[in-house]
Amino acid sequence: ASAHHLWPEIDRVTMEQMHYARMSVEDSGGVWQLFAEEGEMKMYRREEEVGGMVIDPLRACHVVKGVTGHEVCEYFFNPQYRLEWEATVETTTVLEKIADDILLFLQVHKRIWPASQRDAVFWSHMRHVPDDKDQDGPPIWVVVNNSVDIPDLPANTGKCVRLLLTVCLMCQTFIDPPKDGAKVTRNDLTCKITYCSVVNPGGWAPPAVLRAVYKREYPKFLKRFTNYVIDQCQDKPILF
Ligand SMILES: CCCCCc1ccc(-c2ccc(S(=O)(=O)CCO)cc2)cc1/C=C\c1ccccn1
Repeated sequence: ASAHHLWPEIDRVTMEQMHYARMSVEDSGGVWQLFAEEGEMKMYRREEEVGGMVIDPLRACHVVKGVTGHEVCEYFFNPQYRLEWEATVETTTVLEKIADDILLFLQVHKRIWPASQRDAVFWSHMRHVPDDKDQDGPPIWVVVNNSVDIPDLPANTGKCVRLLLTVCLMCQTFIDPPKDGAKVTRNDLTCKITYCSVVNPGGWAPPAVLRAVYKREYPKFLKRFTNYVIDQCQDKPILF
């Protein structure tokens, strides 16, 4: 992958996003506005507009029992599962396999009335790094999705408006050591998920419509995804 012309950007953005996601876990105060809360899932946003367009940064924190961060990232990254949990995507295509853990996607999202349909072209990179708060514990797993311009697929030529996104799914895994050296089971696993996203919807969409879409869709999206992972993993061996 290091030979690919996108590698320097992929490496830089991935590390930046991971740092941003980890910092945001600490700063529970500040300008984040809690807009949805369901059980362990808390969703925050900041109201920001650029050129009259809503690009509200979003941050979600969720705690899920019974799965590892590696499993959560695998189901988020791997295109073969995408349409099983992503209800807003009409088609997803892998344009290029840059490496085993770096894919280039074209995604067409379902049209959300009254706005026009969106598509997105982005690289997706899955990576794990040691948890510097617990060096000999499980590593931190992350998937970063970041829009990229590719000449072969110029924006806004077809029916779709090209949306721009930067998304980071970061997972920390915690294992409660079972008594007297017993085997770790799924009951001993806790996964702390931080999902950060900044989406520029591309062409203009009414701010009220966009904010309503995000308020409705994002909680559904994260709940549906995490429930899917729990369901897929429950009778499979643990992937640490
Ligand atoms: C008027 C509509 C404008 C477009 C709305 C929109 C923007 C962004 C995105 C989106 C959401 C998650 C990702 S991802 O996390 O990278 C996973 C890969 O699919 C990428 C894109 C979708 C949607 C459309 C609906 C919508 C809005 C929230 C949540 C879910 N769907």
